[in-house]
Order: sequence, then C-alpha cells, then structure tokens
Amino acid sequence: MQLIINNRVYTDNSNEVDENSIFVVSKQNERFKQAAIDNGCKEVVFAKDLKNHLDMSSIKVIGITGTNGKTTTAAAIYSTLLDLGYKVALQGTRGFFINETRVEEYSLTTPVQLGNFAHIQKAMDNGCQFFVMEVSSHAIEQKRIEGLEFALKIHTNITRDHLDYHKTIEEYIRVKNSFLSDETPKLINKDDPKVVCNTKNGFAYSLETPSTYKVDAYSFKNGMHVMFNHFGKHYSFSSMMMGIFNVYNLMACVAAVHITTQKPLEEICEALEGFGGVSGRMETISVDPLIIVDFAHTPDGMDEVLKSFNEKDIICIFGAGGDRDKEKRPLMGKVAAKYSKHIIVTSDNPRFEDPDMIIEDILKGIDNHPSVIVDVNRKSAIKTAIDMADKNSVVLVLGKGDEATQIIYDKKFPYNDKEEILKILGQ
Ligand SMILES: CC(=O)N[C@H]1[C@@H](OP(=O)(O)OP(=O)(O)OC[C@H]2O[C@@H](n3ccc(=O)[nH]c3=O)[C@H](O)[C@@H]2O)O[C@H](CO)[C@@H](O)[C@@H]1O[C@H](C)C(=O)N[C@@H](C)C(=O)N[C@H](CCC(=O)O)C(=O)O
Ligand SMILES: Nc1ncnc2c1ncn2[C@@H]1O[C@H](COP(=O)(O)OP(=O)(O)OP(=O)(O)O)[C@@H](O)[C@H]1O
Ligand SMILES: N[C@H](CCC[C@H](N)C(=O)O)C(=O)O
Ligand SMILES: [Mg+2]
Repeated sequence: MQLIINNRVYTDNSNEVDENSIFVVSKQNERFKQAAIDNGCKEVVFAKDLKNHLDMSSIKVIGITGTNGKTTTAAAIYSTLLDLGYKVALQGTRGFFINETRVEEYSLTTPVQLGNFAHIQKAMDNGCQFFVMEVSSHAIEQKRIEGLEFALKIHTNITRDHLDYHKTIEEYIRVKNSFLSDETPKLINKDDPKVVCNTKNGFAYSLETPSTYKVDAYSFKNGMHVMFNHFGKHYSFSSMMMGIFNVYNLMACVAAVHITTQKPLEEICEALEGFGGVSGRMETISVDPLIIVDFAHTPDGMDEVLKSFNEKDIICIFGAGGDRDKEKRPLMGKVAAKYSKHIIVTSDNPRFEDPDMIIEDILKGIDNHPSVIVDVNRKSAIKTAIDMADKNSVVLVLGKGDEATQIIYDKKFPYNDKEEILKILGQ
C-alpha cells in the first residue's frame, strides 16, 4: 500500500520501495524491514509516528467498534452530520464515501494503516470536518489504526464473531476492549457488561442501566419513537427503522454527534429523522408478502432480528460464511429454531469450504423442529420461502445483506438477495 504526503512516497511493502520512498514499519511487516533496505530504501519510519507526517488537526475521526451495529451506527452518524451541514467522510463495510458520494467500493471494513491515512487525506482534500470509520477486531489486532487520533471511540456490543481468527472469546473480548484502554473520549453501551473501558473521558448510552444518554421509553408503532434523558433533561427522536437493536444504534448516533459537535440535542434528533437506514440491514423488499433482507450473520445478530418479529410466522432463510467462525453455525441454527415457524438452511459465501458441510454444522443446532428445509442453492431456497409465505408470515433472508456477490472458492459471482427476491416476485 502506498501513501503520498508532500511528494514523498510512503509504503508498507518492501517490494514497492526505491531510494526515495519511506518504508513505514509496523508489527505486520517488520519481518520485511531488511528486505526494504536491501531494495534501496534509505528512510524508515515507525507506524505509530506516521501521525507526525500528516497534519490531521482539521478533521475529527470517529471510530466505531463492536460485534454488530458498526455499519448501521456509522451510517446514522454520517447521515446526521451531513444533515446538520457538516462535510463528512464514511469508511466501512459498504465502502468509502465522501459527502454524498461513494468514492470506493468495499474492500476491507477497516483498511490497512496507510489506507486509512490515504482516505483521511482525501477526506481533508474535500473539506471534510469528520471521518466516520468502522473499526474491526482484525484492524485492532493488526494495528491498522495505529497513529490515528480519534475525537471519539464508540463501542456497540461484544457477543461473538471472527473466532476463526481470534481463536477464543476471551481473546476477542480483550482485543475489542483494547480499543478503549486509552484516555480518548469514548462512548460505550452501558448495558453490555463485557464492554470495559478506561473511564477517563467516558460517556455511556443504555436502555437498562443508568448512563449519560439513557433511553427511558420507546414504542414501535409505525416505526420507532424513542424518549431519552441527558442529565435529567428529556428529549425524543423517531425513525422508520425497526428493532430494539436499532434503538441502541440510533441512541449511540445521537450521543456521538452531541459529544463531537455540542449541537443542541433537539437539532440532532431532528437531523437523525432523515436517516432511512442502511441497505441490506432490516431492509423491507416487499410488504405483501412481507420480505425483509438483513445482514445478521452471528447468533446475537439473528436473535436481535428474529425477536423483532415475534408476532409473525417467521420463515427464516440463512446460511453461514465459509472460512469463518465454525462454532457459531449450530448456535445460529439454535436461534433460528427458537423463533421460526419454518427454517430454510442454504448457502451464504462458502469460500473454500463444502457448502453441504457448512449446512451440516448449522443443522447440528436444530433438533426436532417441525419444519426444516435444506437447499444448498440460495436462489431456489428464497423461491421456496416466498412460495410458502402468507399474510401472517414474514420471510427473513439473512446473512448477506446488500452484498453484491456470492463468494465460492476465491471467485466472486454476481449475486444480490434483494435482486433475487424482486426477480422471483416479478415472475
Ligand atoms: C486475515 C487478515 O486479516 N489478513 C490481512 C493481513 O494479511 P497478511 O498478514 O497475510 O499480510 P501479508 O501479506 O503478510 O502482509 C503483511 C505486511 O507485510 C508487507 N509485506 C508483505 C510481503 C512482502 O514481501 N513485503 C512486505 O513488506 C505487506 O505490505 C503488509 O504490510 O494483512 C494484509 C495487509 O496488511 C491484509 O490485506 C489482510 O487482510 C485480508 C485481505 C482479509 O481478508 N482480511 C479480512 C479477514 C479482514 O480483515 N476482515 C475485517 C473484518 C470483516 C468484518 O467483520 O466486516 C475487515 O476489517 O475487513
Ligand atoms: N446493536 C446491535 N446489536 C445486535 N445486533 C445488531 C445490532 N445492530 C445490527 N445488528 C444486527 O447485526 C447485523 C449487522 O449489522 P451491521 O452491519 O450494522 O454490523 P457490523 O458491526 O458492521 O457487522 P460486520 O462486522 O459484519 O461489518 C444487522 O443486519 C442486524 O441483524
Ligand atoms: N455473508 C458474510 C457475512 C460476514 C461478512 C464480514 N463480517 C466478514 O466476516 O467477512 C459471510 O459470512 O461470508
Ligand atoms: Mg460492518
């Protein structure tokens, strides 16, 4: 990866250096430092010192980590800041955006360090006052955020994900919480006991326990209406979004914008109402039959979504990604069985795994459920679900959200849940 600052080329790859470039050495590439020097590099800087090479004082970086909710909360903050008249950049699972334009397709939820600096530089070149970014657990562990000064760090929740990478839940929690161990201003979900932080400059939001931004009541008639208090003064916001988990996400958004702009909370709540949600997250594709696409791909994410529809007959279609956490698969099956009237287990992104074996792993969590269908072909699985639907049902297509491809081996085949559903409905 390369970054150009004041006509100097910075690179993190020993194969890209020449006598004029600067090699940025980090934990990830220190084993290649000598190779960089052998390839003619004359100047080396430490990743942690990169912040002294790019003046970022004109932009406020807001980082969001957590097992679920990063993309939704980041998008809500981005939308609210734009509505308040700020110039904003957004980086995460759905790509890189500057003001209202998507500048780059998705690559990594959190790019490598030089990638983050390059995006911040581009945001500043476009006059942005804020840079909102998702911070994945991989990024924290691999120090991709090294050298970044955050105006605010947000932590949504810790349940389970990426144990294929972190190996144990304890290590995953340690990595996630390490993001909050310094004195940077931070905003945490006080209802999640696993979120632990350095309380200096700490703010919190919650629905259950006392906190700086405390939700007092909410209702879901025709969208959501949320009442909260900030040091005893009462405020409210509304949204067309659904689900208690989105009450958390939107409360985090209001708190984050308040902390970083100090605008009146009434103005922030009004600006938030312009946020319509993120494609592929609780996105209603059809009303009759009711069909919703969501990105839930962890047991907790599925639990949050499925419990939002307890007054409906749920037809739940899902799979699980290959080359990802395997233990979550039966847990996802168990969650689906807990809430669904009908379960259809299918493929997600198999990658290099056998899709039938992934399905077998999921089925291990489903015992004596009256209606379980297995169909390794996601397209026909969705058609089966839609054919089963009636006025009391809700078809929930989970796991891929707005992904534009299905990954089989290392090939990315064009595929999108929403397009598939509309095609079937159109037939
Ligand atoms: C598992 C994982 O995260 N791998 C990441 C890791 O790969 P790696 O350790 O094999 O990298 P590497 O090729 O050895 O390079 C390491 C460093 O050495 C340097 N290098 C390398 C070779 C050489 O000869 N000389 C040299 O200097 C490279 O420039 C790099 O700086 O470091 C690479 C570069 O730094 C990343 O691109 C790569 O992400 C891969 C592509 C990936 O798919 N990561 C996924 C799992 C990921 O990060 N996902 C998260 C979470 C997703 C979510 O939950 O939404 C994300 O943030 O997207
Ligand atoms: N606050 C939350 N708590 C639990 N589940 C949530 C929350 N917010 C969203 N979800 C569920 O998790 C799914 C992923 O949401 P989102 O894309 O915002 O999370 P993310 O942290 O960006 O995920 P990823 O790390 O995979 O990019 C949603 O589709 C929804 O099912
Ligand atoms: N449908 C995706 C969801 C996870 C995407 C992202 N969180 C990752 O881990 O790459 C999969 O499991 O393949
Ligand atoms: Mg995301």
